[in-house]
Formats: sequence, structure tokens, C-alpha cells
Amino acid sequence: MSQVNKGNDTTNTSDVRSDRIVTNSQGNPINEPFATQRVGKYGPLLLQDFNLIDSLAHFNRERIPERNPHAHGSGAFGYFEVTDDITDVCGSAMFNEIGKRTRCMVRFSTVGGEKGSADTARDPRGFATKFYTEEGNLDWVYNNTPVFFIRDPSKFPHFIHTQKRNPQTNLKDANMFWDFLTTPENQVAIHQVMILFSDRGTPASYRKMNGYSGHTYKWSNKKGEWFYVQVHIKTDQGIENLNNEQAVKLAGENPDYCGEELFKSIQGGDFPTWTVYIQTMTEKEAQNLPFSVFDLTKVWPHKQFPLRRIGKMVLNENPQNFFAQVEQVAFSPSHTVPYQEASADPVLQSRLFAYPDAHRHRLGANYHQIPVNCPYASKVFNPSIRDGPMNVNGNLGSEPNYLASTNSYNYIQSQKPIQQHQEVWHGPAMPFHWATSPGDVDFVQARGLYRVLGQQPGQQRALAHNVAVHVARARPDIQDRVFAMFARVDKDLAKNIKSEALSISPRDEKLQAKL
Ligand code: HEM
Repeated sequence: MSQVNKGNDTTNTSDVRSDRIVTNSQGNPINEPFATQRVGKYGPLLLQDFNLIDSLAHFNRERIPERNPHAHGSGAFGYFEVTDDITDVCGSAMFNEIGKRTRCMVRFSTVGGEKGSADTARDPRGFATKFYTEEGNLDWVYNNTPVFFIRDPSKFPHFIHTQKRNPQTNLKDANMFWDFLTTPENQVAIHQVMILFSDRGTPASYRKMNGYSGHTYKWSNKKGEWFYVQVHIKTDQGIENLNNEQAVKLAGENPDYCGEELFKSIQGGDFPTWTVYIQTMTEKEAQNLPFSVFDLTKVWPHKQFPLRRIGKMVLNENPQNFFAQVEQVAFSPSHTVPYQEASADPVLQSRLFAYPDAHRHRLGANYHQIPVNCPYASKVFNPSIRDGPMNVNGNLGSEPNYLASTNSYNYIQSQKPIQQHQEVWHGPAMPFHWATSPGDVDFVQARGLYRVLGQQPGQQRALAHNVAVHVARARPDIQDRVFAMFARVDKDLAKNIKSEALSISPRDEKLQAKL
């Protein structure tokens, strides 16, 4: 196909009529769109009425599966600009020159709710960015929290199910929610749960929140040295959160509050920006940490691993069409570029598989041909990735569909330095279930966060209140587990949660004994 895809081009413009004469899907003009072919004026319809069937049948196929999870979200386009030289850490082309800009697309989302759910729900926010680099597309599929609920990927479907609906009642279910999180081995989630139930769990705006890699990644320089890296994308608008009551009210009054605010601010020329930082760690430093560098439930102490500025991100362009550019955008941590790779974090490793698999289900095997997903700045040449449903890019014409010696191909691998030193893994292939019971080390950072909240007036109290109003809807035995779990963070916190939860939902001990 000769047409150059510009990444944000939502339409194959050669297919769209400029004279605005309305046609059916085959380009045949329709003179009267609301006339149907029937027997006589009032008789039954005729199967030969292609225009009617064209319209009704396409309508039935308008929806594609929503994302599971992160179904609800908003997006915008912009650019990343290098502000500081980090070529000593990363050799990726997008970082090779100060001032260099790379076009990007960001999708913000909530996690547990359906596509039509409220923007202000208590939930982590997704912060996913696609960079259209000259070395191919790079996706940073991050959240607005620096840690996550699990460190064992087999838990993910179980955990997400508890954030969704009860299989029988089809209701959101506080019992499922807290039953999972208070199960002893799942209490590794405590740090993330504390963030979620502080007012940070309800950001006031997508523009006023940070993004974090959460995971440890591995970046390398052109000398072949590599580093563990965490990325922080910090809002320049200042953090702003909602309290529980504001969030609940907005969920009723304007469920699309954050999406509207993002769209209107960009439309009005008020472009949100973020400053991007990295933390780096050597393999040796990682060996001396009190926790595993691959443990996604932990943050790296900033004193020991200070933030280093690398660039800024600006969102200055709204999508022209939501479905084409936001609903169909497909991010994956495995969409990466030279010098940026995944670490051995098992959750990250699972994600490398999970996202493209989701895209093939949600969008089809040729999801990379959808304009918003095309690596337009690098372009694709892979003779053996051919055919498949909805192949629309010319399918490489007469190019042989295999790689062999008759034709010549170019490979750049040999030009890249090979990392001489690597992590070395050995051991038998065996099932391993990470730390079934969280130790005290899993509560240390949660306690630290509680102290930080203590420096912000009213925030410790807000945390207790936000948990209490939620847990008040759970069964008493599960409530007791919640109080006990928070007591491991702070006794007063647990006491405050308990007294408020029980005042919202008093226990009738006699009645309970009969049940
Ligand atoms: C084993 C762990 C995980 C699995 C299996 C998993 C799986 C998924 C799946 C299947 C989707 C929907 C993809 C789609 O249909 O396009 C998704 C979306 C998403 N996930 Fe995860 N996820 C995991 C953990 C995480 C973590 C730790 C983060 C953040 C650090 C994260 C951030 C996101 C974001 C931001 C999206 C939305 C992307 C978009 O806007 O399209 N996920 N995840």
C-alpha cells in the first residue's frame, strides 16, 4: 500500500467521498436512506433490500469486546521531549539527543469498572503511553501507583474477579473484595490497598496524577552495560485528589468527569505536561536490598535511588475519533525498542504474553495494522507475518512469505553491541509459589506511607473513613479480618476504621448468632 500511515490518521482517506453523497458500504449511492423495499406500500420487507440489511447488520457488529480489565478510559496525543542526556543508561534512539521529540499517545483508564463506569471510582488509574519511535513502537503500560496488589502473576485473574461483579448477584461485592485482600498470603497488597483507600485512590483529574512503571525494567547503554530502572512520570499540574464524598457525588452527577476535563482542557489549549524521571540500580545494589528487586509490591527508597530527570511529556491533541484511536489502541509491555527490556519480575513476564493475546482476541490478529497501532515512524517488513483477518495493508504483495537464502534481507542485530555481562539464571524447572505468607517486611512501606499521610492534615483520618464506608458493606467475619490486617500497619488506624464501620453498620450479635 503506497499510502503513508500517519499514526493518527483514522480513515483510509482514499475510501471516503469528498462530495458527501451518501452511499451504502459498497459505495453505491442511496437516494432515500429511510425507504425500505417491501411488497406494496405496507407489506413485508424484501430480503433483496441490501441497504437496510447493510445498515442493520453492521449495527449489530458495532461493539468489540471491552478490555478486561481497564475497560473505561480516555486518551490524547502529544509528544515526549528529551531534556537531559541519559545515554549512559539507555541507548534507545528516542533518547539520543537533547530536545528530540517523539510522538506519543496516552490512554488513561480505571481498572475494575465496565466501559460505561464512573471516572471517579476508587480504583487505580491506568497510564499507558505508546511512543512512535524510529526503532518501532514502545509502550509504557503504567499505573498511577508505584506498586501493585500482587507479585505472583497467577493471582491476577482471581484478584481482578474480586474487583468485578459477583457471579450470582451481578453486584459489586464488598465480601469478595475484602475476602481476597485479607487472605493471609494476599496481604502483600497492603501497600497498594493503603494508596487505594487514601484520597490518592480517587484522582480529581487525569492531568493531575502521576504515572509509574511500578515494575523494574532493564535498560542498557551502547557500551553494553545494563541497569535496573523504574520510571516516574510526574504531573506538572500538581496532584489533586477527591475525597470520598466528592468522588461519589461526581460519579452520579457526571460519570465522565475526568474524560470531559481532559478533552476540554486540551481543546482549550491548556495542554497538560509531565516531567519524566528514572531511578536506576545496579545488579550489585539489587543484591543488597531488603526485598527482591522483582517485587512489584515495593518502591525503591528515593534517598538511596534518587530521581534523575530525563524528559517531559506534553498532551496537545485530542483524538479525532474515540473508537478508532482510543478504543482500538493496543498497548503491551512487550512492545519495546532496543536498549529497553523487561526484567525477570514474574508479573511483568506474564504481562508480556497477556496483552498481545488480549489484542488478538479484542481486535484481531492484525491489530498492528490499525492506524493508531501502526509503528509508522519505523514501518514493518516481515515477510512471514501475512494474511489473517482484516489484513488491509497490501499484505506485502508478491514478496515471498518465508525467509530463506534466495532473497537478501537486512538485519541490524550484528550492528548492536552485545551485552557481555548478563543476569545468570539456573535451577530446575519447578513450580514456585512466592512467599505464601507476607512477613513484616511487606508491611514496612505501608507503615511508612501511613506516616507520610500523617504529615498531610486529615489524610490519616480520610484513609480510615474511606476503608470504613467500604468495609461496612462486608460480612462481620470479613470486617474483623480487615480490622486485623490494618492493625498490622497501625493500631489506631484499625481502631478508627472499626469504630466508624460499626457505627455505619452496627452489629446485632444476637441476630447474628441465629443466622
Ligand atoms: C499479571 C498481571 C497483569 C495482567 C495479566 C494484566 C493484563 C491486562 C489485560 C489483559 C489488559 C487489557 C488489555 C487490552 O485488552 O487491551 C490490561 C490492561 C491494562 N493493564 Fe494490566 N495486567 C497485569 C498487571 C498490570 C500492572 C502491574 C499494571 C501497571 C503497572 C497494569 C497496567 C495496565 C494498564 C494501564 C492497562 C490499560 C491499557 C490501555 O489503556 O489499553 N497491568 N492488563
